[in-house]
Amino acid sequence: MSWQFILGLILGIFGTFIEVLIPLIVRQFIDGKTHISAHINFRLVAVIVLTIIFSAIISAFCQYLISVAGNLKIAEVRMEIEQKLLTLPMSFFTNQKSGQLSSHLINDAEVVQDFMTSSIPATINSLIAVLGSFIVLFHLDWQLTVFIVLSFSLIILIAYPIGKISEKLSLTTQNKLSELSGQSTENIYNIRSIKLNNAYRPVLLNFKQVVVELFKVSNKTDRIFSIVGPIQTVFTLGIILLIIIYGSIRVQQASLSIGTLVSFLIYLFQVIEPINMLGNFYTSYKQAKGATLELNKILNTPGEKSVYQVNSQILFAKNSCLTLKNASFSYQKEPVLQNISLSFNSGQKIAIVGSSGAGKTTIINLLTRLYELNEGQLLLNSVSATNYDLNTWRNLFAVVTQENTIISGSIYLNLTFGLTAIPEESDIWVALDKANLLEDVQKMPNGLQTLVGEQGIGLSGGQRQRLQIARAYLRQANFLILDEATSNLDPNSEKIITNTLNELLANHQTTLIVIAHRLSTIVDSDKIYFLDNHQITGSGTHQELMQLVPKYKQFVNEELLAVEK
Ligand SMILES: Nc1ncnc2c1ncn2[C@@H]1O[C@H](COP(=O)(O)OP(=O)(O)OP(=O)(O)O)[C@@H](O)[C@H]1O
Repeated sequence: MSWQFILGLILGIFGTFIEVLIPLIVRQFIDGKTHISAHINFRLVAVIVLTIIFSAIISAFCQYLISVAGNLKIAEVRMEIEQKLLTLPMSFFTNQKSGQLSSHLINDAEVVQDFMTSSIPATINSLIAVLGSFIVLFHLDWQLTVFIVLSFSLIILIAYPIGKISEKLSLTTQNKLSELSGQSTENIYNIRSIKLNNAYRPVLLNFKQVVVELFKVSNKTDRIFSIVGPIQTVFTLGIILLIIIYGSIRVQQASLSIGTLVSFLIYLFQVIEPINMLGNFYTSYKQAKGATLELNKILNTPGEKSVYQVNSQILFAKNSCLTLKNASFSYQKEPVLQNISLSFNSGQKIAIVGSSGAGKTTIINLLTRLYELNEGQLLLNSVSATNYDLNTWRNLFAVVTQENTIISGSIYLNLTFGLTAIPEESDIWVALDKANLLEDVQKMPNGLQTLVGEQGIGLSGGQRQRLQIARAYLRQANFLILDEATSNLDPNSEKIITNTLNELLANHQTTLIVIAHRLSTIVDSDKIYFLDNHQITGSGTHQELMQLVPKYKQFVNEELLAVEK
């Protein structure tokens, strides 16, 4: 609990205490005038007015402080969710739409914010006001007070079922909202494909379906709340009428003074709003609970297993060896890799080949610990990878994938993405040169600060690949992984990048792990692993495999050479 919340609460109690005093002063004003003198007591009027102003100022401060506390809390919650999202395992994201996730982050959190900054402070203040008022009322006339308490308890009869319905509706609303946001994000992301495939109509129809569902849920919610409001008002007015009748009878019987009846009615008007607030709290609570169900699911999903034993330093020697030993893995039920063993010695170029869907990228996912092995071991110099924390482990690798990993922002931002030590500008230009991107960037209007658009939309396919290669070069990692990373390159760029990679290998700076569908890219590898039917069915140089593994020979002739042609 923050200091703003505690101070707000104290001020709230104090303000309510003053508010509770007002009807008592009014009572003294009326009864005093009736019995003692016919003159208006202006001093008492001044006290009443000042007390009202003072209590309003305190209530404003209290409201502000509690809202600040709520805002702080919600900022914390938003950070907590984002942090959680970024550390969730890759498997979590397979079945999620990014837009849906961000909708939960924004819309669900907004419901919580509303609950914390409006419902909770209002309820606390209401509780204090109602309790304080009833203590005084009880002191003034206990029979009338018991009558009021019993009447208002009936509000629970309305609040309980409404709360239950609200929880369900709120959950549905948030889910529909996230679906809408998911579809909208996906449509923007796929705009090029939608246009090229003329898929405008079916995409719009899908979107309309969710819009209509959301419209129906919103209407249902509004229908319920538009009925509840008037019922509450009629109910409250009925109670006030009964109290006035009962009070008037008591005044006629001289068992109640007019001043006491007036102060009773003032108290009543003062507590009607808070009592309704207390009734609504249950509804708001249920709403917030429904809205945050998905958010809680995210927060309760276990994050990546970061570390088993703290060992944050990896001492990487020149003759290091990265090994996958008897490894098996499946994303779902179907096995993708079965009992495979591979080793990657430093300073070597090692290729992984196999037909499409054979599991080559999956091996990269396992080496970089994006996914954990189902069986077997991942070792660096015979020490299990799980002995190192994830950040340290992933710093071993620079990966250029077949996917587009360009982020919106400048060329500079893309090149330094994730680097802890910001490189010298001269190093950045060297990296661009090594990736054959130097001239392209020099020609750009703002050089390194040129904005590339979302996913590098302002760059050509080859430029995007070269930018990713330059980024990987700057990381100076021990393992450089190129997963179909040169497929979009023109022969000149490929030649320059091949020279760069050979330089790195000659200096023993880097181990190169290559996945490619072009024979020329892998033919000079120190070792090639041939992946077939979930297993490694051959390993060695290209010549060795051509002689010893007939299926590899067939694969080279039918697939690799075909791509080359
Ligand atoms: N995130 C995932 N969830 C479920 N299944 C997956 C996932 N990623 C890949 N797969 C499946 O795992 C198998 C191996 O995929 P992988 O991407 O490793 O193949 P690949 O050899 O790299 O193929 P390509 O040469 O076409 O890139 C495929 O059958 C694929 O459908």
